[in-house]
Amino acid sequence: MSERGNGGGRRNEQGRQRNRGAAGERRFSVAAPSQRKRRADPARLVAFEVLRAVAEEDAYANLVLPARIRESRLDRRDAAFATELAYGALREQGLYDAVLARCVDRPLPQLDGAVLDALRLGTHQLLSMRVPTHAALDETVGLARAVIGAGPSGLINAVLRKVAARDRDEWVAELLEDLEDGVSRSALEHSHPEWIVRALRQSLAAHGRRADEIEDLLAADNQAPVVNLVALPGLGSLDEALAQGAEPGTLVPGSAYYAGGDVARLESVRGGTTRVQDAGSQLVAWALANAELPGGGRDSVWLDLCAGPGGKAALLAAVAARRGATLTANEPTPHRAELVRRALQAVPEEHWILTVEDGRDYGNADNAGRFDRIMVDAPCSGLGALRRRPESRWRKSPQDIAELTILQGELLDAALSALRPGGVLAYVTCSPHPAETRAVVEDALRRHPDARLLDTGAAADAVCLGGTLGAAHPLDARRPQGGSAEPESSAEPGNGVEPGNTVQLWPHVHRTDAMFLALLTKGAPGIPATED
Ligand SMILES: C[S@@+](CC[C@H](N)C(=O)[O-])C[C@H]1O[C@@H](n2cnc3c(N)ncnc32)[C@H](O)[C@@H]1O
Repeated sequence: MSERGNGGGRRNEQGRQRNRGAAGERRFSVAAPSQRKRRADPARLVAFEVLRAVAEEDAYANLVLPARIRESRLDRRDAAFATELAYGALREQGLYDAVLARCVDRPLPQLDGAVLDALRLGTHQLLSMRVPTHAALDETVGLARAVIGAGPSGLINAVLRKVAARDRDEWVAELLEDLEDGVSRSALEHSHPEWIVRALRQSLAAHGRRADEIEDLLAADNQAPVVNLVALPGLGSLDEALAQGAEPGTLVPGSAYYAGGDVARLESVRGGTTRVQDAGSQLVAWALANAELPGGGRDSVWLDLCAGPGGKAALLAAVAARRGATLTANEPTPHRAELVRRALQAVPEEHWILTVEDGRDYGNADNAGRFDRIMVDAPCSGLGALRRRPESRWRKSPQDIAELTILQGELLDAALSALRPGGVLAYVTCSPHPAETRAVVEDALRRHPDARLLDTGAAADAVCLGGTLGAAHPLDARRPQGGSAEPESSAEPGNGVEPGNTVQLWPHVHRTDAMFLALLTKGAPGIPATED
């Protein structure tokens, strides 16, 4: 959004503020001068603009918000307020729209989008922030008057007064009265689409957890994640962050939790040797890097098949550099490949190669059996990272998952072909959905009789602080080693069966994104690796 309303737009020669976008189109109608009593509060204006960009331009709030905060020169306190307001209003849109539907005399889709967004912002302040009622009302009406117009500001005033008549708990209790089904109730209370509640419940069960953890999981999705830092091994240090109040990480070595605001203030972050990365992502990268190679032998040719924007590639390349190995980081989307290049810049350049290809092309004969370690961090629905992208839950659909599983299977096929016998492959998603996790691995094991699942739980436990994650779960599709798929009933211990398992992390348990990890190898156990 190039232009703001009266809260900060440029002034023309008459001293009036212009309200036109770059192309000259009117962005928001402006109130008559007599009705423009004041400027919009800058923090609320930023939050409003973020909601508008999300709705009108399909923008990602986590990308738009920092830019708008910088452009508006918000101080730290206002930046925190704008962040909480924008992210909260987006996350809780489902609940707030249900409340608003009771307070507006027409169906919500008939409201102007800008009016609805202003109402959501007001509702978040009234029901979920410690903003005094009069301030939430006055400031939201002031914002609306400044950037939408006097007419809508009257409607907004009237509706928010009705919202303010009850507190959040009272509203939830009233709305729940009409709902009997458990999924609908959880969806309303925790503001998730119903299909996602069902999918996450199914995911918990599929990964060996209790279905009633769903309430904690949904609640965790609504908590803003603490910023996790990683110091690239051999290159970075957490000293500066720790000196500025960061807490040492509790899940993986070399990590820290940083609650001190804008990380770009840290020199080590600006230099690229310390990076922001979820601890779950760090853990799966370490699990791949440190997993014992079942075939022993060469360990110098590594591949990250789906590398953009480069978080895991940077960590893997730093470890590779320390061990004299080289990481090929592949990303098919040019602008994301550029992000990978930047992420890798801190690592000595002789230890990484960037390719810009469809990962499925790595399944061709030229690459057959070429790599010792492969990361397949597959494109996925992101259902495990909802807390990070506040608007994303409202944009996804079950259809996305159906389409993604086909690509995930094809990428895993290509990677298994490119893996050398006795090497290790990590299949990773930031989704716990069984169709994207266990089913993709089970199907691949059926298609590749020479592939088998490793003890992923043990590999993950070996790299975590505290020794055990409690996150491993056996995979149902066990097969005789090196043989073709067999029914599960023949998978008896001591019957030549490989007891592989997978790992699923959870926001409400591990304080990470819900990352899934399966480590695979191919070839019979003990197969000697070819030395180049
Ligand atoms: C989950 S993200 C990877 C995150 C990355 N590993 C990191 O830690 O920063 C998945 C990536 O796969 C890429 N991708 C999509 N289709 C692909 C394909 N056909 N081959 C390889 N990568 C693909 C996406 O562009 C996206 O960058």
